Amino acid sequence: MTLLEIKDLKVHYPIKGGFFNTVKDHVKAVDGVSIKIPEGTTYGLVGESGSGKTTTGKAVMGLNPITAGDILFDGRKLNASGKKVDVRDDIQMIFQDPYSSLNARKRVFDIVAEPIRNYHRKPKNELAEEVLTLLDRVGLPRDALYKYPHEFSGGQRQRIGVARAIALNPKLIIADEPVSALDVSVQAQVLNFMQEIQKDMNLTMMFIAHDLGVVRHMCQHIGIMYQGRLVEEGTAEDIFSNPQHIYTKRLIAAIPDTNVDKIERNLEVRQTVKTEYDQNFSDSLDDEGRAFPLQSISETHRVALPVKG
Ligand SMILES: Nc1ncnc2c1ncn2[C@@H]1O[C@H](COP(=O)(O)OP(=O)(O)OP(=O)(O)O)[C@@H](O)[C@H]1O
Repeated sequence: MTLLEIKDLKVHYPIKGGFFNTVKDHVKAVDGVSIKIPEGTTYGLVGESGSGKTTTGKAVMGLNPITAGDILFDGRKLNASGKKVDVRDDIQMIFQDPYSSLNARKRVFDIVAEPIRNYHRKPKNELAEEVLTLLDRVGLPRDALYKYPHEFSGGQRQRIGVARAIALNPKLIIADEPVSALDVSVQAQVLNFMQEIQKDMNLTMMFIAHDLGVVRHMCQHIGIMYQGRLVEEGTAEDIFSNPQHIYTKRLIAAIPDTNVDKIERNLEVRQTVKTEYDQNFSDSLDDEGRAFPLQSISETHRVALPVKG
């Protein structure tokens, strides 16, 4: 069953200017993206900085205005006009930066208990028990309860963020680059425990990343975003063993060597793709060596494989 369906989503931001501050143009942050995420699976949304991943995630959370398209959660339209569908406890977000996303002046107990307090009245001892269970679940010691965020490492802080996100037993989690601010050495640990939690709680997850290597083992399906569009989509296996789009090949070629062990079974494919990319396309990088021009992506390269399962 599909839990989240995004249909032809467009989020365009007006660019204003001139003496009268009139709308001159639009940034097409997301421009016609359609995604289906089956219940209990993880979908990796991957692309370089500015490709529209966060805007897509925020649109699902209701944090961004939508220009066009629909978002359906469990068959219910979230952006319907009139009576709002209340899914605040069903959809939660985990943010990129565990240093700034937690309130530095609050103790872990209050940070994790906050969403529960907002929804349910509970005696303090019951609440403390619930928070302790959550800390246990994310692998934090009991004495974390009365400490402040600065007393934890980056990986531990991200665990606090996850405890807070799962406090209300959500169905869907939008994880926006949850490990990219962490040391490579702790990235794998955090990814592993997030995967365990996803399986234990049968969570549905949209996992946003710029590094394809990071999502390799997390996700059943992967969508590749480039300049506001989904340029390729498929199972994780398809994407790694038979990438179709030149931009997907570029992302595979760009996987940092430190993350290569995560795709060990595809080392050979990666090497072939990397060589092919270096020989044929690396010249098309722009002056900053960042992105190749969109016109170099021919329509014939663009594939949108249907999501299986
Ligand atoms: N509030 C806004 N107003 C105007 N433009 C915006 C706004 N938010 C995002 N954008 C633009 O939309 C585009 C997509 O941004 P978005 O943050 O979704 O990309 P991203 O793929 O998540 O990048 P990153 O990995 O750096 O977070 C970018 O060009 C960005 O500058």
